[in-house]
Amino acid sequence: MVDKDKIREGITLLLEGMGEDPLREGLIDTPDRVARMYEELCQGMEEDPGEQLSKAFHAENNEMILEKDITFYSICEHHLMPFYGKAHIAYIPDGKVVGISKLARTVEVYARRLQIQEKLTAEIADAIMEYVKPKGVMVQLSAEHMCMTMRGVKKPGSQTVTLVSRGVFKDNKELQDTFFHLLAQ
Ligand SMILES: Nc1nc2c(ncn2[C@@H]2O[C@H](COP(=O)(O)OP(=O)(O)OP(=O)(O)O)[C@@H](O)[C@H]2O)c(=O)[nH]1
Ligand SMILES: [Zn+2]
Repeated sequence: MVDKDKIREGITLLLEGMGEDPLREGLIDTPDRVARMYEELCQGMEEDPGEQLSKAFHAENNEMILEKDITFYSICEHHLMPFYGKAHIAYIPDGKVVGISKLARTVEVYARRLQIQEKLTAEIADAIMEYVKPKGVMVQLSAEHMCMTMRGVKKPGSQTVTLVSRGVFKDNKELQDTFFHLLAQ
């Protein structure tokens, strides 16, 4: 649970640390705005992926399903700067499927908190395995990290790509190739 009072205090200190006057007109409401912002950006911590993903329904079709180009925004836990990009999720059902929006909702649950990209990728895949129980799942994330573009090494346009495969995807090159082929279309 986000403690907005603590965030407000922290942001006031941060502004002072930056040599600013937190009481000047433009900044007077900033601690409160930032507290509300972090509450929104960390909303995923309050949410249960099982609530979304347990609404699975029976399906005869056990072929691969791919939901691609799911835009996400997350916050890097090292610098508290955004990283954002696209998530692509494929799974092979085992008698049941979920509404396609639930895949994007699962991305939101795990992106809306302090993260690193590798953990975000694995958490999405593991939640789908746990709640939908498909034969396999594959998740790829491509993202730009503002801590690498706006500061530090300053490499705008660089993309970090992470990939997690579970179940039948794990050691089946043909299935993995189908995933990459569909992504390229
Ligand atoms: N593996 C991984 N690293 C990340 C992610 N987001 C940020 N980082 C990296 O976290 C590292 C933190 O490195 P530190 O040396 O502790 O911090 P720093 O001195 O600010 O590092 P620089 O960014 O190189 O200036 C940096 O290399 C970041 O690029 C992520 O999602 N996954
Ligand atoms: Zn970072």
